[in-house]
Amino acid sequence: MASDKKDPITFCYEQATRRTAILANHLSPTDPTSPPHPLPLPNPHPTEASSAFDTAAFVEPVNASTSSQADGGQFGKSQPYASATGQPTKYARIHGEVKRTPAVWRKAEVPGPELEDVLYEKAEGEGIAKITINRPERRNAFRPETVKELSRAFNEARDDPDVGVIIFTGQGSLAFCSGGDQHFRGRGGYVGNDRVPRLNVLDLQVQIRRLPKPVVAMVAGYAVGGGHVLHMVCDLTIAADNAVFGQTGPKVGSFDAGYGCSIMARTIGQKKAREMWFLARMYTAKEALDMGLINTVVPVARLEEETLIWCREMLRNSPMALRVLKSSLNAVDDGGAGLQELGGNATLLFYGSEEGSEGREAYVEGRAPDFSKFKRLP
Ligand SMILES: CC(C)(COP(=O)(O)OP(=O)(O)OC[C@H]1O[C@@H](n2cnc3c(N)ncnc32)[C@H](O)[C@@H]1OP(=O)(O)O)[C@@H](O)C(=O)NCCC(=O)NCCSC(=O)c1cc(O)c2ccccc2c1O
Repeated sequence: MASDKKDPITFCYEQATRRTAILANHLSPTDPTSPPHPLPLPNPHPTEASSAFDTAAFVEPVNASTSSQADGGQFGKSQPYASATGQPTKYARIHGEVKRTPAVWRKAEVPGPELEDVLYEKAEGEGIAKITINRPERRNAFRPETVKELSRAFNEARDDPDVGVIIFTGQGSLAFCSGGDQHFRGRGGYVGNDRVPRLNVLDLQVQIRRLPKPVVAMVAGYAVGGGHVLHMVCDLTIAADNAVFGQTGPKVGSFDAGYGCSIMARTIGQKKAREMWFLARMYTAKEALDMGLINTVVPVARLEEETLIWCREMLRNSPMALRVLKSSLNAVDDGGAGLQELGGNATLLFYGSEEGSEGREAYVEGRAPDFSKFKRLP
């Protein structure tokens, strides 16, 4: 059609812009303060909106070879605003780019005794909490006290209305977590200061699974044994390129036949899950990405930067939408407990409605509720 024909100048400009965008995408530095690309092109239509965005900072439509998922994030590209036209979408223009600056972490209080094995921090001015297993000399293996402290920290993050997303990680770059500390393992479980044997990490898994805010595992180094299950119960996993994943249970006389099996099989499929458990091999970050066990891989030096970008993107979105989605994604596998979680969110929303309030107000005022004003929608 004639209307589809473009004048030669516009055509050449668009071609050049697209190619420059691709080039810029490959060259652009990770330093957030650097300009998005080195080759600015003049705009042939200067009257068109000059947005805060540089066209060339946008890339080709996402496809298998340009998405951060496909390249394992190795190019450090987060592409939340893929565009079908090569031009920034209206959403991208309105919202701007997600900032890449480091977080300013502040130690935050967790009620009760001082934490020994765990660090609890919050990012200044942002709704992000960070919970860190701090036993690097044991590759962040957990003992019963570690798990108790983790549980307290997760509770605090859950209850804090300023926290919207939680990062779960291990201290140092050698391990996220190497599972239960074998030095504390007795016949009935892991034995803590009270001499009682426990498998209390199972309660922690449930706590993370049901926590109504996204929990992001930030994994450098080993995530093995019970530490591997912990990253699996998190909502997302951002891995460093030195990350190693695996179950060691059958090698050390243990297994997690609960979430350790069910969530794994749901995530990577039955065949891979059986391979992972029966052979107890270790897998690289790239292999883990290929089997859908994790969300992205970045160079270890960029691990926190990338994790923060994902967190900040989620924080832009509706907290209630994320909450209901998490419970819904859980419900499909969690049976009655999953439905209870999802149903609780329906009640929460209903309590906030006029119809729900009418019932409460009528009771308190000692009158019959008038539900007639509420439409029975199709
Ligand atoms: C993680 C490793 C592959 C790292 O190897 P690397 O060679 O880099 O380091 P070292 O092996 O030298 O370790 C350094 C240092 O840390 C100690 N350490 C590491 N992991 C543990 C651990 N899990 N427990 C105790 N100590 C650990 C190690 O001894 C070294 O200390 P030194 O003093 O000797 O210098 C490698 O370390 C490794 O394979 N670790 C063991 C991984 C493992 O088997 N974990 C336990 C799996 S079972 C489990 O986690 C589990 C827990 C539960 O609570 C369950 C509950 C319910 C059901 C199932 C459960 C379950 O399966």
